[in-house]
Amino acid sequence: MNESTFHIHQLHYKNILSIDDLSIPSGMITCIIGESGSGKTTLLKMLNHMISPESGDIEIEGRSVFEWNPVELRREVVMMAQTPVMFGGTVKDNLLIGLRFSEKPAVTDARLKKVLKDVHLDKALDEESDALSGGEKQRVSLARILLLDPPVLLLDEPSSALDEETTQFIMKKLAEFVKNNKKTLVMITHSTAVVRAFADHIIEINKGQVVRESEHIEQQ
Ligand SMILES: Nc1ncnc2c1ncn2[C@@H]1O[C@H](COP(=O)(O)OP(=O)(O)OP(=O)(O)O)[C@@H](O)[C@H]1O
Repeated sequence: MNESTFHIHQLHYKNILSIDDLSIPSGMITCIIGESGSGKTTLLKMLNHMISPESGDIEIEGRSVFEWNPVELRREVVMMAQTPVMFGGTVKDNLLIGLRFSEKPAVTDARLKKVLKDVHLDKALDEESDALSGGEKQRVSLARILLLDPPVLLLDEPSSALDEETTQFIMKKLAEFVKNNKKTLVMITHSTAVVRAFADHIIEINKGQVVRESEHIEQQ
């Protein structure tokens, strides 16, 4: 197996999560699965220190989560929440705002159009974002993260509002992006089809504990 981006040791958080030892590999897609309320989102939020462990530690690229500068960490590890965050204004405004917060240079309209294609969103850059559907907002959020181009992406149910065909299209693009650029992608999903087709590594959580960890499901 590849080296790990995350190492979790003796992690405990309220009565929500309790994980003795868990590694998340670099340069591939890890899917976190498990029943609703099992602690998946809480775990994801811990991976970029939006929530702090009560005890135990998470090493991120070999350094304790407590040692990372928060701004530096959020540039390295970017999370997309379950509910898309929109800022008003146009689609273009919403795409560029992430780059502005991260102090990265703005990009050309051609680049923005390309990223909209990658997330299968056929909308003009000057379209008002308020008028977008839930699934379209989800894709704008994803495109915003792709533009940031972070080494590690955490996606909380990125395809929950998308139909099967759109999900497959976007997942293929994401998988290419991960493989071609050696990114680490950790995503929560309830879609068995996504896990079967795209997971390199699977972590199943139940009642706050890791109950199964495996390589790609078809290799079992
Ligand atoms: N800040 C918090 N304080 C107390 N309890 C919380 C907090 N955040 C989440 N919980 C509880 O912890 C449990 C796990 O929540 P979490 O959102 O991590 O589950 P999940 O597996 O992501 O669920 P879903 O698949 O429905 O999104 C739930 O019972 C939830 O109500």
